[in-house]
Amino acid sequence: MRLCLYQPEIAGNVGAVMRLGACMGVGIDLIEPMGFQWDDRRVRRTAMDYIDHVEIRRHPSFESFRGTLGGRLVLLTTKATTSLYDFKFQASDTLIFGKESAGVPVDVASTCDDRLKIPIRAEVRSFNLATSAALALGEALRQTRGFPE
Ligand SMILES: C[S@@+](CC[C@H](N)C(=O)[O-])C[C@H]1O[C@@H](n2cnc3c(N)ncnc32)[C@H](O)[C@@H]1O
Repeated sequence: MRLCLYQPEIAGNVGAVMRLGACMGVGIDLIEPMGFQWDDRRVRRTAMDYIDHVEIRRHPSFESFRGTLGGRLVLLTTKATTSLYDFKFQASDTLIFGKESAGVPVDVASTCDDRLKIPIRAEVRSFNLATSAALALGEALRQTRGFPE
């Protein structure tokens, strides 16, 4: 299992997802460009020393990232019709999340193997990026028995 962030814009969200990856033993793919400098202090402030316990791969484009994948690419998007909780995850899946302002472009969404939503109330629009990553990863690891011992 891996997590991928598509062109994230907010350094604190990336730091929070890096900390999530460190805690769960899950690597992180970051697709550039990002909305901040990689050495932005806000990344380290959120990730703290957990930053040294997570494997990070940075990719210059979605296309170069896509070419590295062996398993399925599973998109989390508010526009999906399939619920995360009706989906059968595999340990080799990579979960990809869109940018904070606009998600992922249509061409990126269409190249993903599956598209899933996390059910939310009709009155609201979406979760925070890091919150959605935690919810989706939690369910994926639960199903695949991938939690750390
Ligand atoms: C702040 S949201 C982006 C909202 C953006 N306006 C959109 O329509 O995609 C950032 C990312 O978190 C994930 N996300 C947030 N809420 C979600 C939900 N209810 N279901 C699935 N993914 C969600 C998606 O990957 C989304 O691209």
